[in-house]
Amino acid sequence: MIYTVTLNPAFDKTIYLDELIKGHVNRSVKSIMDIGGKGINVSKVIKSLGGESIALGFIGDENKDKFIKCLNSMGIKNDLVFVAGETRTNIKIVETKANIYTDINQRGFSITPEDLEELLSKLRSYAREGDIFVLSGSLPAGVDNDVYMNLINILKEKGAIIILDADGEALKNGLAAKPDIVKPNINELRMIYEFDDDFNSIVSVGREIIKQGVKKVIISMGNKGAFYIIEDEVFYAKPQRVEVKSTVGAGDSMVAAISFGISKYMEDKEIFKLAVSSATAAIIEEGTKAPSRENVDELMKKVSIERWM
Ligand SMILES: Nc1ncnc2c1ncn2[C@@H]1O[C@H](COP(=O)(O)OP(=O)(O)O)[C@@H](O)[C@H]1O
Ligand SMILES: O=P(O)(O)OC[C@H]1O[C@](O)(COP(=O)(O)O)[C@@H](O)[C@@H]1O
Repeated sequence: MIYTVTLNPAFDKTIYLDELIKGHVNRSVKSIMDIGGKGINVSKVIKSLGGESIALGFIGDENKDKFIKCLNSMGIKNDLVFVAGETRTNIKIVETKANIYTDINQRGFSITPEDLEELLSKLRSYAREGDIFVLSGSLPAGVDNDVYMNLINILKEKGAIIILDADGEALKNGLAAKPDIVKPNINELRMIYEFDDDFNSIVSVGREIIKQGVKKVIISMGNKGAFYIIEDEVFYAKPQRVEVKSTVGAGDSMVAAISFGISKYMEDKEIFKLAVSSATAAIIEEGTKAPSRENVDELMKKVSIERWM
């Protein structure tokens, strides 16, 4: 089974404007509300690809009904820990004239030690050898930045496969516990490593992470494509040209495709093709909508993957 763990879920409100003029009253052209947060998006995309997952993590007591209703209507199994307060709303601004995408992500609710213990005991009781756990997103207040490290240690003891998608100290500490797979974007990588802009320097950082004991590293680079780095092979995927409606959730779609691909015992190169196609299919959807399987399959036929080394 694939489990997604979202410590800090969110409602994503995507606001479309011609242009954002700072310090002025701006009128939106339209706005869209979706449930999101990194792990939740991963569960949405797994569903769309034809897979199953169970969404774990926290949810704010005050507005949980709307969130869980959405998950249920999408057919996504969930077992979330209810915490005091409200699940955050993140604002995504799309300026359509110049194709500028701006995210304003809020901090979110606060977690108590009891909340965390409740989640840990759920994880301990679910995890079985060979299960896939996706740990992703920012940390709510009240959670130490070594939380992913602790979760990885617990889940590894159970023999689970772990995919980590985090940033800053949470990623740095998480890497120390050697998750099986990590998917940093270029900015997340820059928060913890210094490197030049050229592709070889980026690949070197990925290979350094592999040397530290991580099995697969996917470095996503937005409109510059992505690298898939495994022990002795590196693949590069060129970005696919599409009409971009919202870049939110592109990375989560990659993570979803990777976990889905592993659960179906797909070959590495096929997994990477699916990951890039899923991410591209996500950016042609408005708001934080999961890509359609049909679009993913169409893009799979055209995706160009080359061996980098
Ligand atoms: N503007 C774009 N044009 C083409 N492909 C894109 C674009 N933005 C993202 N992608 C695809 O989605 C993948 C993930 O996007 P990225 O922005 O790096 O992730 P994240 O959402 O984690 O920041 C990229 O590696 C690329 O394949
Ligand atoms: O937990 P964080 O880092 O604040 O990110 C949460 C945001 O990330 C998203 O999951 C999108 O992530 P990606 O664009 O990186 O795939 C949004 O749905 C959500 O608002």
